[in-house]
Amino acid sequence: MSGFTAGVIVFPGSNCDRDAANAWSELGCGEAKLLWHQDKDLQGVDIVIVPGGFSYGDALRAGAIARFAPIMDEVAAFAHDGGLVMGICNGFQIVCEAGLLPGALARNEGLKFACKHVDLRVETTSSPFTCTSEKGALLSIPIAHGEGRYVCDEATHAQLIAEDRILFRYANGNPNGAFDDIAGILGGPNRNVMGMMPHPERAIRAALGSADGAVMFESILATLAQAQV
Ligand SMILES: NC(=O)CC[C@H](N)C(=O)O
Repeated sequence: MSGFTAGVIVFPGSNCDRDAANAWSELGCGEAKLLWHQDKDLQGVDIVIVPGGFSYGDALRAGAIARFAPIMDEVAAFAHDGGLVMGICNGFQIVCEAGLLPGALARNEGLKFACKHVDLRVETTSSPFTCTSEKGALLSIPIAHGEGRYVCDEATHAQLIAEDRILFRYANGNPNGAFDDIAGILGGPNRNVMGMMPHPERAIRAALGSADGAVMFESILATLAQAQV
């Protein structure tokens, strides 16, 4: 299996960094490097994963402080150059706060932390993150968040739809009140940036309750392998 290197950003308060790194290597994608938030060098990685957690204790608003970390300038430059960036849960919050994806994540409807498996519907396979899945496929993936309610203005919503940039919607129930059931979106110059609230890295083998998250890592691997040809 050819190997690619994932850079997983670690902030004070990240708690899914090891899970993301493990998923990458366990699924045969290659090596994962943990990159400290104060670093200013992505060390030539092939993909950046901004993982879940409670960076800076979610003070002010989840992701609002992490976006100012020195490494985020490098992540932004990498994204603007077409590099793959995957924001998971707190990573989605951070990537939105950094302006790499539109909209924001607000407190869950009902103001309760939500922790369970949910069904996600794959809304597009035109992405480096879902290209080996099927449009309309349902994935069982866990969520664990208090600020997961995706919000955006009408113009942004219309643009997301017109450009086929809604990656996942919640199916069979909306756990947080997200606008239009949105669970994950795409952005970047080449659909190369994604953010999602559920945790695919926690759903990579049956013993974890679901292996449905693996298709995202397979898609990324296929995309990177294709780019290398
Ligand atoms: N697992 C996570 O990344 C969730 C934490 C997140 N900061 C929240 O909204 O609660």
